[in-house]
Amino acid sequence: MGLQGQIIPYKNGEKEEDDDERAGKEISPFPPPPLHSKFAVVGYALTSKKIKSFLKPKLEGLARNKGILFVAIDQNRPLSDQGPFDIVLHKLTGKEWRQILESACTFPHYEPHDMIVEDYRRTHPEVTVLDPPDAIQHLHNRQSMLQCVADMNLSNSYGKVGIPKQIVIKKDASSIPGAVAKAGLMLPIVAKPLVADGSAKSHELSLAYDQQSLKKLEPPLVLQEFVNHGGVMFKVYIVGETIKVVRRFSLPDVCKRELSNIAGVFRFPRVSCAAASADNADLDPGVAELPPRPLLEKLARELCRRLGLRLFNLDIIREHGTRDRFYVIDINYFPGYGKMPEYEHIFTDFLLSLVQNQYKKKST
Ligand SMILES: Nc1ncnc2c1ncn2[C@@H]1O[C@H](COP(=O)(O)OP(=O)(O)OP(=O)(O)O)[C@@H](O)[C@H]1O
Ligand SMILES: O=P(O)(O)O[C@H]1[C@H](O)[C@@H](O)[C@H](OP(=O)(O)O)[C@@H](OP(=O)(O)O)[C@H]1O
Ligand SMILES: [Mg+2]
Ligand SMILES: [Mg+2]
Repeated sequence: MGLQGQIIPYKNGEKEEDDDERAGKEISPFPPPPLHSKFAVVGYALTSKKIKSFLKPKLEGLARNKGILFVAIDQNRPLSDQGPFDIVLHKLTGKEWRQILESACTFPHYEPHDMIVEDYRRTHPEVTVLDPPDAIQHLHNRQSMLQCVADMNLSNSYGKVGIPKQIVIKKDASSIPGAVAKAGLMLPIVAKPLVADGSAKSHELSLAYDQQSLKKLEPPLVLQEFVNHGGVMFKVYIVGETIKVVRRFSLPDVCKRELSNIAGVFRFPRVSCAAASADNADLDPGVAELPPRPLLEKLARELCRRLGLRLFNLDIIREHGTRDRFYVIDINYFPGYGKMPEYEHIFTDFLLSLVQNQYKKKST
């Protein structure tokens, strides 16, 4: 996509044509970015699914009014020949990767996506790359993803945050019952594909009710103790220093009686991913109460630092029957921000703050 044809000069305070009234009226708390084109240019390499859910007209409209332009990165051309960008936003999944790999046969200078981005980071230190590929890679494995939370051992007067007891099974399904018994994992057990690369397969989870059925699972897997949490979970979205928490429906508790009566392995759908929020549902207050804000702030800040990421969300549950015992069960890079309340405002302010910081650095 040619950049020149896309640039519309920033009109200070003047209302742009917009499909959303609120976006049109938005006045940015930041001055227009003092850059080459008067626009902060954000290059993006995202899947078509992500473009649809994230880069909605309201976001683009609001961004334009704040002096931010989103430009698609052409994945078949060197990044250095494109832009110039102030920020690069990227997330590609297993599927898109495969497509690039297949088409790579016709491109002799093909390099994998994250090598290209890593190279670009080195040669263009003035550009903010959201986020570093190796830091993102850390979340592509469900074992390493939660290691930071375990290492943090967060416990204070607001509560205690840990991860469910879990083991990794790399191969040989017949070894699973023995491995589970040896590690002392209690049933039922959630089986999750070890790789979490955003592909549909990586979201195919199942719940195993008895020891023998564990042999039916297909490694490589992470096996995690199922923690009863009253059928409600919390998604904590992080955009730089801003955090937003939403309540979502989750899997119902499994009681002892059910456990002794049911055997087998059951696939379950992406229940917590549904856009329907549990915010207005009539729920037991002890289950529905959001985790304490100071606890989440500490957790999010520390995770940003340890993971080296600025764009992610985490799924956290409260052990049913407790007030302050929490478990992080999942962390996702560049999640479905389209479902986060006010994401357009939060995201555009975040991008502007990055550009302002770059500008300050350059002028000192
Ligand atoms: N250890 C656990 N104990 C209880 N429930 C769990 C546990 N792990 C997962 N779940 C339930 O299964 C759902 C899916 O698990 P998880 O979030 O790990 O999968 P995912 O495919 O990575 O999801 P996402 O769409 O958020 O990326 C959770 O939202 C929660 O409802
Ligand atoms: O925002 P939450 O409810 O957590 O759900 C997200 C998943 O966690 C992400 O993994 C999805 O993104 P990918 O399909 O790019 O992995 C993401 O896809 P989306 O951005 O197309 O909505 C969401 O499904
Ligand atoms: Mg999840
Ligand atoms: Mg996930």
